[in-house]
Formats: sequence, C-alpha cells, structure tokens
Amino acid sequence: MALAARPFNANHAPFVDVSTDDPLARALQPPPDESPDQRALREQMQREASRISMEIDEDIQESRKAFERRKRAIKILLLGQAESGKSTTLKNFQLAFSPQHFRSEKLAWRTIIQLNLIRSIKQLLEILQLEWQEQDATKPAATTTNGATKPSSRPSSPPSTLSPATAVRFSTGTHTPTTLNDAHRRIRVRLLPLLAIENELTHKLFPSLVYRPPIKEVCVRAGSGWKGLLSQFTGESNAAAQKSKRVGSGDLVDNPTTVLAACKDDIIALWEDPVVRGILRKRGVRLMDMPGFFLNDVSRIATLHYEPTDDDIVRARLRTLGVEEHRFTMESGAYPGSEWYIYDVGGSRSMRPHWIPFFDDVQAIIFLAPLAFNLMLEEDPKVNRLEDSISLWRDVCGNQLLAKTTLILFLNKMDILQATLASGIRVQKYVPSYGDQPNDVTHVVKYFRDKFRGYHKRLSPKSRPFYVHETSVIDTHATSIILVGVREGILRAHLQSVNVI
Ligand SMILES: Nc1nc2c(ncn2[C@@H]2O[C@H](COP(=O)(O)OP(=O)(O)OP(=O)(O)O)[C@@H](O)[C@H]2O)c(=O)[nH]1
Ligand SMILES: [Mg+2]
Repeated sequence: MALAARPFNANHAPFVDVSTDDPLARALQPPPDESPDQRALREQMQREASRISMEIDEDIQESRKAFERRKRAIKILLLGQAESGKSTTLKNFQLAFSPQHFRSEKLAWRTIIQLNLIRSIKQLLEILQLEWQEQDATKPAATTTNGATKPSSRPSSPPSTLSPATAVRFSTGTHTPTTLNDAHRRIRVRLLPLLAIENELTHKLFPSLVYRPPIKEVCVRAGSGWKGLLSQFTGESNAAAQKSKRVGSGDLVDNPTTVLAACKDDIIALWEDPVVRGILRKRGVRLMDMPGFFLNDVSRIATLHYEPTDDDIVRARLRTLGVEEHRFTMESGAYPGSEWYIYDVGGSRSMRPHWIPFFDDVQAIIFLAPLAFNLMLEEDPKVNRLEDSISLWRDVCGNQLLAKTTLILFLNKMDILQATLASGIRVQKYVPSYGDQPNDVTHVVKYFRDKFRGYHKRLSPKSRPFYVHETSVIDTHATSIILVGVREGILRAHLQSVNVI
C-alpha cells in the first residue's frame, strides 16, 4: 500500500476525529479559522492526493503481477556476436507464434527498410568513387568525380550518346568491362539527394535512434519506443506522398518514399549495370551478403505505395543496443496463451557486459554462430568472426550461472556459407587446421559443428544435451519449422524442471 492520504469524504465535516491520538489525523485536522476558500482548496488538494495514491497502488499491483508473470513465464536469451542473426531470429519467433503482433508493427519497419536500401546505394557509390579516383589518376584527360572536365592538353572523350533524361542504360563502348563513363557520373549526381536524406532522417526524424560513425548503421536503443515513433513518421510521410506527387520539392525533400520513387530507375540501372557488377567482382565486394540488402527489390520498394512483406521485415537490419525484452503470448501451438519472454541483446563487444544480469533467470539460450570463417569483426577488424564466435561459445558453455540452462546452437547464415564456398573461397586459407579436407558445405559444417560440440562437452559444468541446427534465419518457412521444435523442447525441459511432467 502506498503512503498517502485516504480518500476524503467531503460530506462529513469535521472529517477527522480530533479526539484521536493518531498524529497523522491530527496533522490533517483543518485549522479552526479556515475560510470557505481555504477549505475548498484544501479539499481539492486532498482529492488530488487521494487520486495519486490510488494510481500508485495500481502501479504497484501491476508491477507485482508482472513480476509473478515473469517468474512463471519461459525466458529465452538470444546470444551471439553482432550481425549473427539474433534480432532476425526474434522476428521469426514473432512471425511464427504471434503473427498478429508481428504484422501490427509493419509500418515502423518501412522506414528502416528504406534506410537499409539507401545505405546499400551509398556503399555502391563509395566503391564507384574509389574506382573513379583510380581511373582519374591513370587517365590524363578524364572527367573528375564530380562530373567537371579536368583541364588537359589532349582532346576530351567523345560525349555520351545517352541524353540525361534517359540515361538509365550505360554505353560501355570500347571500354573494358570495368570502365565507368559519363552516364555513370550523371546517375551518381542524380542519386546524391538520397545520401543527404539518410543522415537528415536519422538525426531529425528519429530522436531515439542512434547513428554512430564509424559504424555507419542505424541503431536502436532498447526500450526507446522507436516503433511507435517510426509508425507515426511513416504514416505522416505516406500522407504527404499521397497528397503530392511533386518530388524533391518543399516539404517532400526529406521524404524517403518520394525521393526513392523518383530515383528508382537510376538505382536499378546502376545495380544491374555490367560495368558496375564487374567493378564489384574485381574488388571482391559482395553487397548481397551485407546486412539489410534490398538492391534486388528496388522495383518493389522504391514506390509511393510500398508496404513491407513479412520477408522484408525479417531481412531488415537494425542494430540492437543494450538488451530488449519482448513478451509473447503464444497465439498457437501446444500451449496457446502461455507467456514467453525473449531477450534480444546487442552483440558487439562493448555490449557484452550487459548480458550477464540475464544469465541466472533464463531457461534457454539460443546462440547464433554464423560460420563466417573469412570475415573480420566490424568493431575489431583484427579478429576473425568465427574465432570470436567460438570464443564466446566457450565462455557461455563454461559459465557457472548457466550450468542448468539449455543451450541451443544455431549455425546460422548457411546460405552465405554456401555462396562463399561456391565462389571458391577456401577454408584452409583462414583456418589452417582445416587442412586439405573437401571445401564443401557438408565437410565444413561437420568440422565446425564438431568443434562447437567438443567445447560444449568439455566446458559445461554439468553434462547436458547438445542441440544444434543449421539455419538461414532469413528463410522464414524453414526457420518456423525449426522454431516449433525448439519451442516444444524448451517447454518440455521447463515443465520437467518444475516437475509438471
Ligand atoms: N543471408 C542471410 N542473412 C542473414 C541471416 N541471418 C541474419 N541475416 C541478416 O544479417 C543482418 C544482421 O542480423 P541481425 O539479426 O540484425 O543481427 P544481430 O545478431 O541482431 O546483430 P546486433 O543487433 O548487432 O547484435 C540482417 O540484415 C539479417 O537480415 C541468414 O541466415 N542469412
Ligand atoms: Mg540485433
């Protein structure tokens, strides 16, 4: 019970028994010479105090209920390094078991997907910029990267045959397949407004989102209410786009929907251009493996009426900062109505100390480990990602606080592993101990799965079963089948632990 005045009944006067020894009652006693105005004011203040008291009582009741609910619920912690797929797994959980809730947040994801797309365009332009710089350095009479012609004693290149308005196909002429021409430069200039809105949007429209150079990515702080903010913004930007088709003018200048729609043909032309593809190949850049890749979907996304599909939402990239708690009520399955809590954490190195307080209160951990043997950590480019994952897994397996926790390993991003091996990248080059075993998915997965299994067995404080799944959590159908099994397994283990079965 909160400490505050009891409800006051104004019809009874005097309202306090003056003969009482209760010091509180004596303190509440009205002054003997109280005027009608003073009395009205005092009564009003007492009513207000009473209202606040009841609100506090209700809050306490709610907190108590929430505490009890959380104590009874099943709790899962998602762990793994940054970009391992934790938030994507969470979205799969929501889509599979709480689809109404998942779809109710659709609007908030639209702007994130647009920002993801703009980020890929930015990355693409940055790579082309490097290429221009190299071309400019080697050509005596080239055009500068901003489109101006450099002074030169030699005759300038012949003008492009494409008119600016229709310059969406590139004339490669006699150039080598990786030589950029004037049409590319014009497209770059036309795409520049997109780069401006990325920064502007992130700073101006989403005060709760954090944009952190050098990690040039949109982040969200746990519990910042970003979904509400973004839904509101998306609704407003939708209305603005419907009201006017004027692009790039007035208040629409920072509207990603209208600017993207205006740039659609240029983006497609740039992304599908063989010269651009040749440059990416030459530089070993695989944009399609990067987080939040939507360049293959531009014709669908860069439109005024774009609505994200379930798959779009699952593939959208939004870095997690801190720890987010997500409560679910299962809408289907063996125990509909059961309550689950899933904790999604930020996986970069600076975030990891925040994980520990959650260790002693979860029944299961889903540990995401992509077999990214050829990649380095973004926050520490000297450290191999797979090595980091294995070291984290060892810490988790050996942690005393987690001795009774069920550990479920997802060897994630199998689609990327497949593409990496298919492109001829050899495991042995990065992991010498792999030796000359066949460089195919079956052997590579077996090799690393055995490593994870070995540490699990050796380091677990008490013997416990090893659960492992090979996943590509952007494949929502395949993931939902895995998650049904995971859910039933966790539920069974939980019920056994509380002696229900
Ligand atoms: N191709 C592919 N992409 C994936 C897979 N799993 C996740 N991704 C993508 O990888 C990116 C990072 O995934 P997230 O789920 O945001 O990673 P996270 O572990 O939550 O990362 P932090 O929040 O930084 O700790 C997203 O763009 C996902 O769409 C996968 O199996 N295959
Ligand atoms: Mg995340």
